[in-house]
Amino acid sequence: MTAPSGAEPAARALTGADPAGAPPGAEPVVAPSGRPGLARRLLRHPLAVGALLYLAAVVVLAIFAPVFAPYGPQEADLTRVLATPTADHWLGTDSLGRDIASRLMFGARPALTGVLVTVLVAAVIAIPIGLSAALSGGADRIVSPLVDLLMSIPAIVVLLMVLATFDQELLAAMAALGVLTAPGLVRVVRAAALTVAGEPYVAAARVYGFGRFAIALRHVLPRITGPILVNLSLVAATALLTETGLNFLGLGVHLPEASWGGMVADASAAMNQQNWMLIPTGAVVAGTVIALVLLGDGVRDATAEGWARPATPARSRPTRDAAAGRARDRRPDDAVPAENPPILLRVDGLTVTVPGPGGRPAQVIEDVSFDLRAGETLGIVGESGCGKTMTGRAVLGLLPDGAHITGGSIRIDGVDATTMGGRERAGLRGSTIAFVSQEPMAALDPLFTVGGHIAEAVRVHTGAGRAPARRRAVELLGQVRISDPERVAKMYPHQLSGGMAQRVAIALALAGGPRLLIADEPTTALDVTVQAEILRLLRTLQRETGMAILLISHDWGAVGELCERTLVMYAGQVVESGPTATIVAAPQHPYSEGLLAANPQLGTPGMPLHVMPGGVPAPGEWPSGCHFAARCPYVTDDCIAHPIAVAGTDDHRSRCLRTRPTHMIEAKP
Ligand SMILES: Nc1ncnc2c1ncn2[C@@H]1O[C@H](COP(=O)(O)OP(=O)(O)OP(=O)(O)O)[C@@H](O)[C@H]1O
Repeated sequence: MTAPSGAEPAARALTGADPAGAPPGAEPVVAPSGRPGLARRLLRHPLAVGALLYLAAVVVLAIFAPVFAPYGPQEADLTRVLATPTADHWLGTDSLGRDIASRLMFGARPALTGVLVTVLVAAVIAIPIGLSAALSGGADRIVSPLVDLLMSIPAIVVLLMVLATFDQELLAAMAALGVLTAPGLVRVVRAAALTVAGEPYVAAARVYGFGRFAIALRHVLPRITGPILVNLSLVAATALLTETGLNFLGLGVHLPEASWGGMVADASAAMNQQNWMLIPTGAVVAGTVIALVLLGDGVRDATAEGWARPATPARSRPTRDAAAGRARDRRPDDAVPAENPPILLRVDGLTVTVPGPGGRPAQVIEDVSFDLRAGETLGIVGESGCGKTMTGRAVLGLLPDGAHITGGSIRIDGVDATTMGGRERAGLRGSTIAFVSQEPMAALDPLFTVGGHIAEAVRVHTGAGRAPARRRAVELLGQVRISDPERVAKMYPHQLSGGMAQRVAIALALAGGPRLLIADEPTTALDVTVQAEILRLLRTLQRETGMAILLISHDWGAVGELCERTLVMYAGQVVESGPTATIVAAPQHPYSEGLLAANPQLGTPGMPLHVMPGGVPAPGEWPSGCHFAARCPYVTDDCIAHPIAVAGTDDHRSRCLRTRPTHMIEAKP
């Protein structure tokens, strides 16, 4: 493709700020600040520490009861019944003269075992089911009504039936209690996971090609451990009270074995003769319940502190003056693919529909067609709401909920991706097609170090072991020109600057060795100098790896910097396509003309910029003729009478009657 004379200077006027041919700048590294572990964070919560010490003491005394207890649990001394504390019996004796302290130690065993069984059963059932319900609409449709149904079952009736069936086997009852408390926990897990599943980094993990299981396990579960632990602590407290209650009723632990509930029952029976015995037995039960709840609260707070994202420093936004001051040369060999490389992506007549106002379907992109050859760079420009992102998401196979492809095809390596199953489509993400968004920081999981994040992606896509994946992660950080990649690999996302985060996101995108990178406004959130660096990096990577790039942008400067060819989109349609330099120098469509005239980088200093009147019509409100007619300075009756088809040469086409002698609709390519 040869641009007409004058096109190159025009394209150059749009491009970046840095000295010609300057090597890609390595991103400076800031000192990593360590993140204290959960144990250290927990130490900052004195109540939780106290609760932990108390529970640890109860567990140790229960396990080593035969060692620590001064008497056997059934060792009776009828000469010293209902005694108050003495040097021999620190907590006194019961109605058979048995040592209360010793029996409390032995009684802790069935209590703690019962609690453990209930908590384990509840967790094993509820966590996977709650996660599945949150991450899969299909599972949710089954799980939610089932949970409502199970929660209405009266627990005590079931427990009595279990005890009757299993010969008063306490552990069977405690396991049944776990099953009965699981639905409540499922609700908690589902609600917490739904919140996290909406986080950008979870959506990004899908883009990078992670499976549902990996996302649930690595990205969602760690973020919801707080609410899960709090609820498990409540389940444990309920289990302890239930176990005590059953033993109080004489169900469960067989007499004369020691149980906390049985001891409270003894104390109640002897209350008229001596009421001391209620104090140690009641205090142990109450203390353990309170400790469980306090520990749960402390762990939740410590976990939340662990993933709280510190405020990131505000970044300066690009200014018109700074953008206008940019000038750099584009080397002739940049981004030029080999002669006629194969077509990697062919989008043909793509139409996407969403539910519009009143539930009526509304098209958000219509009849979008373009080819992208291996190693080629293609830009999509247009105002906000023109359908650029929707086009990129359709190619990725990640349309938002409710949006559907209702026409056309997306051929990747000749295979129509619109007919692929979900799993096959997901297999393309990260390995064949990768994605970089405008919010790299939001796309990085705050719980993972940079190196851990990239290594995980390498493992998913290559099956490499931990150590080679880690080495490859460091290599990738070097490839995106981060100086001291070893050190950056150990940093957390919140420690990165905006430019570094975008480099990390690009390294993550490269982990699966993609052949197509979709970059959606990759420089929008960065300041001007960093924008230029990132664009230069993308250009360098494109040259080094030979991958194709689809750059979605509202910025002609970015497109001029990176893309050989450009699609101009307006109100869901491609209105012009051709070599970037040609479009910039001689736009065929009035929308491209207006968009370029409104570009600050092409303005004349001191002269007001051109402003296009009106705005982009919303989906569902597109006119039947030219979508741009209402804003077009050249509109004629013919423009609004008929849909306008794309026409032009193989190289340069537009959707405008002015570019051809008649309004006859010409065939699409
Ligand atoms: N989930 C959705 N449901 C319904 N309509 C949507 C949804 N997402 C986007 N749209 C609509 O689709 C149209 C195209 O949106 P899209 O995000 O592709 O535009 P864009 O050109 O990329 O704009 P921007 O630069 O602001 O991202 C817009 O009118 C938008 O309101």
